[in-house]
Formats: sequence, C-alpha cells, structure tokens
Amino acid sequence: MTSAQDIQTNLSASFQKAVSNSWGQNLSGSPIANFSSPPSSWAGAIPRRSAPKVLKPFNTQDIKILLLENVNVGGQEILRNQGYQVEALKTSLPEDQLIEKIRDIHVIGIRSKTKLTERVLSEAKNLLVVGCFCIGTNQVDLEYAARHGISVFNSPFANSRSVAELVIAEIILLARQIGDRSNEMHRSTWNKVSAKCWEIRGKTLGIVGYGHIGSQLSVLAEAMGMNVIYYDVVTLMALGTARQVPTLEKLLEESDFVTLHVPDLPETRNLISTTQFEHMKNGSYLINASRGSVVDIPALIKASRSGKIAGAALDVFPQEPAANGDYFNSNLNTWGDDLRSLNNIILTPHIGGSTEEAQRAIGIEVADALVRYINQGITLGSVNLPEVQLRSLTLDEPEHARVIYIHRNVPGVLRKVNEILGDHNVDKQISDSRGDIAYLMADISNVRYEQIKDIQERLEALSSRILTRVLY
Ligand SMILES: NC(=O)C1=CN([C@@H]2O[C@H](COP(=O)(O)OP(=O)(O)OC[C@H]3O[C@@H](n4cnc5c(N)ncnc54)[C@H](O)[C@@H]3O)[C@@H](O)[C@H]2O)C=CC1
Ligand SMILES: O=C(O)CCC(=O)C(=O)O
Repeated sequence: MTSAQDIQTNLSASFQKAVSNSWGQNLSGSPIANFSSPPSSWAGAIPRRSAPKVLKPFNTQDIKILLLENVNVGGQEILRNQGYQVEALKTSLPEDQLIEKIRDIHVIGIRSKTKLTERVLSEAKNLLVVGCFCIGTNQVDLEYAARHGISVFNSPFANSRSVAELVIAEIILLARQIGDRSNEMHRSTWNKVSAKCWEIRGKTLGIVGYGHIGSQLSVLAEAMGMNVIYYDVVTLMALGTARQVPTLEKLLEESDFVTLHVPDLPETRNLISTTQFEHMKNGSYLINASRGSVVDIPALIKASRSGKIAGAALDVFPQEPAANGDYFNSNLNTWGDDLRSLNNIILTPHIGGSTEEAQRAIGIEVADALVRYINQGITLGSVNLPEVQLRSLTLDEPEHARVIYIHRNVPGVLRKVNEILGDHNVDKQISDSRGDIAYLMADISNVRYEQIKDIQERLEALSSRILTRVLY
C-alpha cells in the first residue's frame, strides 16, 4: 500500500521521471491548459506566457481513487486520463466496507448517499481530497475533514436546473392528481374526474430557500403564470415579479404550493412539522426535493389524512437506500406503508439532479477540481478549506517546486515557514485562512531534489502542520 506520506516523501525514484514528464510536450490531458487560459478577448492585453507546466507530486499511477454511486463516465475519464488508478462502483457502500476501502485511497468521489462521518474519515490515513459529485455536502463531516487537511469539493449548481424542472412537473402532476390517475390505469381502472383538479395559472407558489434552485424555479413558475413568493433567511433580490415575505408562516399562509429548497442544517431539520402544516392553506400542496430531514413525515401523513394538504411530492427521505432495488420499505422508514397508502402523494427516489445533462456537467466539474487540487494544490471551489490559487508554473521555469503547507491558524507560522523557504528563491507565495485552518502555497525556484526533501521534512516537523505536499 502506498501512503500519502510515502508518495510525498518517496521522491527519489520518481523525481527524475516526473521532471522529465513535466518537461514533456504531452499537455493534451492537462486540466490547467483550459483552467488558466484567459479569454481570447484578452489577447494582447497581457504578455503571452509559456505553456503551463504539469505538476506531478508523485507517479500518477500511485494515486488511488474510489468513485461511488455511479459517478458519470465523463468524470471518470478525466481522472483515468491523468493516469490515476480509478475504481468506480455503481452503489454506495455499507459503512464497514467503506471503512475497509477508504484506508487505502487518496481520493474519494461520492454523491448524496455515502456518509463520510468522523468515524469513517478517521480511518482514511491517506485521503487528500473528497469530491462530492452533487450540490449537497451535508453527508461529509466538513469540519473534521478540514482539521485533517482533506479538501472537499462539490458542484454548486450544475444540477439546479434539473431540480427546478422536476418541481415544475410535480406542481402540475399534483394539481391534476396525475400520480393517482396513472396508478389506477396501471391497475386497469378508468376514473375520469375533474373535482379538485386545478390549473396552476394564477396560483401562488411559495419557495422556501431562494438560492440556486429556488430562484431558477421562480423564473420557470412565473413563465407558467404562477405568482411567486419566497422566504429565505437572507434578503435576496427578487427575480421577475416574485416577492420575498418576512416569515415562513406568512409564506405558508399565502401559498397554494409550498416547495422546499434549503440545505440540511440543524435549523432546517423538521422545518415543516405539525405547526407549519397548521399554517398552510386548506387543500394546498407540499413539495420537498431538498433533504429528507427537512420535513417531519409523520406530521405530513397526518396533514394528508385530515385533508389539510391535498397532496405532496417527495424526492428525498430521512433514510434512503444505498442502492437501487426493493429497499424503500418499512424496515428503512417505519412510516413507509402509511405514506404509500395516501392519495396524491408522488414519491421519487432522489432523482432531482438525475439527468444526463446534470450528471455530465457535474462529472466534469468535480473531476477537474480534483485534478487541479491533486496536481497543483489549487483549492478554488473547496467548501471547507481556504480558496487559494497561484498561477501555473510554466515550462520555461525549470527546477521549480510548489510547496503546499496546510496548517493550524496559529500565530508565528509564517515566520517559521519562511525561515525554511528563505534559503531558496520564493517566486510567489500566497496564504489564506478559514477559521482554524490556513493554507499556504509557495513556488520556489532553483531547487534540487535533496533540497525539496529537506524542505518537506522541516515543514513536517513544525507543530502547526496538518499536511505538507511538495509538487514539482
Ligand atoms: N433532490 C435532489 O436531487 C437535489 C437536492 N438538492 C438540495 O437542494 C438544496 C438547495 O440547493 P441550492 O438551491 O443549490 O442551494 P443554495 O445554497 O443555492 O440555496 C439555499 C438557500 O436556502 C437558504 N436558507 C438556508 N437556511 C434557510 C432557512 N432556515 N430558511 C429559509 N431559507 C434558508 C439560503 O440562504 C439559500 O439562499 C441543497 O442543499 C441540496 O440539499 C440539490 C440538488 C439536487
Ligand atoms: O444526484 C445525486 O446523487 C444527489 C443530488 C443532490 O441531492 C445534490 O446534488 O445535493
């Protein structure tokens, strides 16, 4: 097994090879070729630089990546093209198997189902980075990861449109009781009714959480003739003729359809429970495509049975199966049978972001972020470490190395680091902090292999150290 430490310190065999790699002309697979290219309109405004140098901290084939939950093949290809060892599984893994696997890998890619808790992450001695191939990052203990120098990336909006379109569809499906009519027809029953079936034109849509998805949905709903109101904990610019309301209660009292687009936070757990159902209009509808924890399902079952709500669409659940199959039963969620027995309840298996377009875009975006981080240490887009970028080293800068030092944000660190780097020519350096964690990146020139090793060992010996990497 190759540990991150081995990879970082066992430079001798790979150094010459890696340097000659980096001097080679094979840049076609380089993520930075695109990443650092300015728009063509800038041509002439800035001096032309030589081609970026592909930094390699290791023999790339030593990097082990585990991708779970059917990460898009486009994303897998980007990682394989780097020469990394990629194992891709279609499902999530039970915790014991996850722990077994995570001990050996440097990178893990997940979607919403894999829980990277402190217990799991504490077994991951070599882990450098986590890629969440989705929006939500609530499934990862971000703080623990940061304290151990593990960067976490996600795709903040590549599936927003897909979720918004699903919600538009569900508004109409609920208003016309299409789920029930379709189920009846599947059971050979013809039941042509118009009672309590409505157009959505002129109805009020209440959006809770007016972020990427909520605001996108707002535009689509208005185009369908709906009035849009929204509630958010921050004051946000209304799109179109939408209107922000000051409280959740006000939104619930005014809306014909309530749709939830908030993250999973302690404050959003059971955001919609018995009291909130009481505030809703009689015969209104609830849609939840955010997180299963946001709605109190037993309270929803009561509200549906009493006729307080005329229907609901749920895409997310407190407990979701790790794989496809006949698992959505009462063993998983005790109220499962009760929920399934209700009228006009649309249940979908967390497919809000599951479109070809969204998955392809997410695959590329997160895989690119992982490659940038592994190869260059760039943390742009990290959700738990300071976002730090340095322009690329170029091919006309031989004998350069990039030093990355993730450390606890305590006084005096920079002085000590610069004492170590001070014997060399530091071309450029950047440091930033986020809470208790700081991230320093420095490019130094005219360094020989022995000197790199010495720098790394001295940085490793500092008491503030969380993780040291040297890329060259
Ligand atoms: N069903 C699915 O497949 C998918 C589900 N999601 C879920 O949707 C959630 C929302 O996604 P985005 O719109 O991209 O997030 P976002 O971060 O862009 O927007 C969330 C909004 O909720 C607001 N908010 C936070 N706490 C609130 C509270 N207590 N009350 C009211 N507003 C509150 C925030 O201020 C923000 O404006 C994600 O966190 C994720 O959990 C995201 C993508 C796919
Ligand atoms: O598609 C997925 O696996 C997760 C979608 C989701 O919930 C998210 O992006 O947060």
